[in-house]
This record gives sequence, C-alpha cells and structure tokens, in this order.
Amino acid sequence: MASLQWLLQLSSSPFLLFAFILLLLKLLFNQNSTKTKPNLPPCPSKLPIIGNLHQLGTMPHLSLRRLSNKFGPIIYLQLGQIPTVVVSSAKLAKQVMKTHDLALSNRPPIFSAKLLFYDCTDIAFAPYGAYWRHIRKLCILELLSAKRVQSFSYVREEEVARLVRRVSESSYPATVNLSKLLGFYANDNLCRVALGRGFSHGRDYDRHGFQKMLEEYQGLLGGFSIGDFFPSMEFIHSLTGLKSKLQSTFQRFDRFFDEVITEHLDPDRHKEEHSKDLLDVLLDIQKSESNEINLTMDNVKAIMLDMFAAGTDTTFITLDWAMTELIMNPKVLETAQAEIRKVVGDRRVVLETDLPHLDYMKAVIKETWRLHPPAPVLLPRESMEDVTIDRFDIPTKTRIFVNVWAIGRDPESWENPECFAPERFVHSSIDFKGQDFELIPFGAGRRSCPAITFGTVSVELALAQLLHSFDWELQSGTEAKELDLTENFGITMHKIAPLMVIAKPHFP
Ligand code: HEM
Repeated sequence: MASLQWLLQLSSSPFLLFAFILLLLKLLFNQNSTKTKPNLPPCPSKLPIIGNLHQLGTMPHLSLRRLSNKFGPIIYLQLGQIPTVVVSSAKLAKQVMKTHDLALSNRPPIFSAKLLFYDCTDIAFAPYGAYWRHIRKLCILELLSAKRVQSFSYVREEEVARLVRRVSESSYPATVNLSKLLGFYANDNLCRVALGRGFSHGRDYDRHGFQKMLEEYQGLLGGFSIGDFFPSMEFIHSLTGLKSKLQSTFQRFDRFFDEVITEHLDPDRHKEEHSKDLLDVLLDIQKSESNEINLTMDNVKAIMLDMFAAGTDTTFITLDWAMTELIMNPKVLETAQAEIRKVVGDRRVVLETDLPHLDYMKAVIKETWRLHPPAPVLLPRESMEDVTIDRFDIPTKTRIFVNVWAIGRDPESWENPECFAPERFVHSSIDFKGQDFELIPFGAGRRSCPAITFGTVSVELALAQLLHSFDWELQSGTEAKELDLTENFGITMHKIAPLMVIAKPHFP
C-alpha cells in the first residue's frame, strides 16, 4: 500500500517521475554492465606492464601455436598496450574473415609502418574506409585484373628466360646460389611491370643496392618490434635506434621513386597503350580529371611501395621453399618433372598456356603454401566494433592475428600435417582462393591479397620452367636433412641460409 502511495506521488510530479526513470535506467545500465563484462577468450598469465609480450619470443608464429595448443584455438593476449586476439583454426579463421569480415576489416596503426610508408596512404596499411576502398578498387581494376596480368605475360616469359640463363651460367657441375637468383627474378618481374624495367643487373643494382634496400625494409616491417606495442611511448623507437633506421630506409625508397617518376614524366618518353607499366597508369590517372579521389604524388609512391613490400618477397619465398622441399623430397621432384616434361615435350620454353595442364605441380605449390605461408600470421586486422567469435567477446579496437602457419599444420584439418605430400591435393577440391579456410596463404575476405592472379602465375611459370630445364641435386656430401631451414621472422618470413644446389641442364 505504501509503495502504491509513493507511485501516486511520483505521477503527480513530472520532475520526480523523470528523476525516477533516470534512476531506473542507471540501475538497469549498471546491472547490464556487470552482466556484459566481456567474456574474453582464454588468456595465459600476464606480467605487469608488458602483459604477455615475454611469451612471443623471436618466432611469434611458433610461440603462438604453443599457446594455442595449451589454451585453445582462440586466445587473448595483452601485448604491451595492445589487446590482441590470435586465432589458430580454420573454423575460427572463417569467422574472422567471412562472418565478421567487415567488422574486422580495419588495419591497426602500426608505428613502424607509419614511418616506412607514406603515412599509411598505401593499400596494405590504410585503415578501412572510403580511401582504402577507392585505392584498392583502382589497383584491382587498372593494375591487377586478370586482363592486365595477362597483358604482362611477355615480361614473365622474358624474366623466366633470364632466370634460366643465369642458372645455366653457373657452369654445371658447380653449385649455384638459387635463392639469390630467385630473388632477382621476383624483383625484376615486379619492377618491369611496376616501373618499366628491372634493377637487378648492371649499374642499377649497385647504385640502388636494390636487393639490400628491400631486405632491410622487410626486416623493419615486422610489426613485432617492441615500440609497436607501446604506441603512447614513441620514444622507445628512438631508444632502440629503430626510428632512425626506418627513416633512412624510407628516404632511400623515396629518392629512388623520385628518380623513376622523373624518368616517367620525361615528355620524350613514349609508351604504347598496351605496354604501359603500373607507374604510367597511375600517372595517367593522376592527370585525368574524372577522378573520385585526387591522387597525390605521395599516393602514387605509396602504391608503388606497397607493390614492392607485398609483391616481391612473397613470390621469392614461395619459389625458394618450393625448390627446397622438392630437393628434400626427390620422389615428389621426379613426379613433378615427369608431368611437366610430358606436357611440354621437347619444346624448351614453358608457355603460360601449359600451366592449366600441370595439376601435380600446382599441388606442389599448394603444399608449399600450406607448410610455408609467406606471411605466417597475415597482416594484422583490428575490430571496428564489438563482435562475438565462438562465444567469446572481442571488444572494439582489438588487434587480430590469424596464425595461418599454425592452421596449415593443424591435425584437425590435415592428416600427417608435418609431412610434405602434394598428393593430398590431387583429388581434393581445396584451393587457396580464400574459400577454404584451412589453406589461406593470400588471406581471405575484404583484406585478402588483391594480386592473387599475378602472384600465382609468376610462381607457376618460374617453377615449371626450372623443373623442365634442369635436373636438381645437392652438392656431393650434403644430405637433405643437413640443410639449414632456419627462418627469419617478419611480416613475411624467409629462410636465412640460401639454397645452394647443382643444376644439370636437361637439354644438351
Ligand atoms: C605468392 C605471392 C603472394 C602471396 C602469398 C601474398 C600474400 C598476401 C597476404 C597473406 C596478404 C595479407 C592478407 C590479409 O591480411 O588477409 C597480402 C596482402 C596484399 N598483397 Fe599479396 N601476396 C602475394 C603477391 C602479391 C603481389 C605480387 C602483390 C602486388 C603486385 C601483392 C599485393 C598485396 C597488397 C597490396 C596487399 C594488401 C591488401 C589490403 O590490405 O587491402 N601481393 N598478400
């Protein structure tokens, strides 16, 4: 009865009623906020300030897999100041890159990327938004579409021929540093498409120290350097010396791009429409007025830099690992060579039209990507809103890594996962195009690699030709199991020791 009276009193005074509703809302909100305390994924024990950083080690993909084996396929880590979720199963990768693809499409601001790139005006590190969508669409339509990729088949054929010449010059039975030559191929193939000429030979190579510049660059872009985990303490980068290294590498690239752009702007330079390189196309777009977004010269340079950062190392790593695995698995090598020699016959040059008939070789490449994905934890994503994955809450602004390296070796998805066996793909529909989440070397969803066609055909043609033109063996006295397979962790990960092999010409 008393409570009824109280209610009557309330209804007679609008002010009191308003205050009462506010109080109720507050109570309700408080109740909800205790109820909705996020149900985070399992988290290994943390230390003050650094959180879980000490558990990353020098090979984060390996440490993260060990933690996943212990705590489950989704784990929550506090990496310095950065809340991070790591996903290590195909099922959960699908949730990240398909179910919640849009909500998880941002790229986090990584300090080293900010200094190495043009203030994140590039594709790979641009935050999700109108600018990123525009640049990505432009690159895919103008530069990386199947039609454009096809129009550059002559560049690949010439560069593969140059690779074969370089291997032949090793004068059998001497050993050849195959890794170095594969690096030249990957760079020149991209440079010719992007900038109209290669830089691996003659004066250019020494003048620009191109290979070295790229190596430095890849090393710096790990995104796993200590300062990247304490964004509010930028001075750490100065203390570790990283800042000055980043700035000097960036300046070298910038000077290099200035030179090449000046060459391209020379009024005497004439290019047929069909043979325009990527820089020609970008400069044309910049001049045309019908542009949705005004492309600045920094934007143009940023796109070029992206192509180098994303395109050369990944192609090189795939070829380097494919050849290493083949040499360590002679039966697989023999089967792949038998297939190619049957399809191509006595013709010395492999053509791109031969590639659709090389099913076993394609299985070799898939198997290489399963065990050695060039970007072992992809590029980081960041949640733009709260999402739920596998009943766990992922709050806004959490960094997400997908451990593709661990997924490729997950016994839930693969039989004998540590064994190099391309046969597993021969009668399987599993592909690497971003639909089968147990094999995602190019990522998947909105943020997947836009150059999947370019990357794949560049790898396939070079590998097919190397297997067709030469018989391969290790130098006498070296056994496959003695090869040093140690890797260098970075945003892309490659073997440290070069592959030294003997290439016996197949054709007299
Ligand atoms: C074997 C070759 C290649 C592999 C395995 C590869 C792999 C990848 C991976 C894993 C990502 C990150 C995807 C994600 O975070 O979900 C990526 C992104 C990217 N790749 Fe590739 N890539 C290759 C070749 C290339 C080439 C040749 C180019 C350029 C010519 C290129 C340009 C890019 C760009 C621009 C991005 C950033 C996409 C974005 O964030 O929107 N890639 N690539």
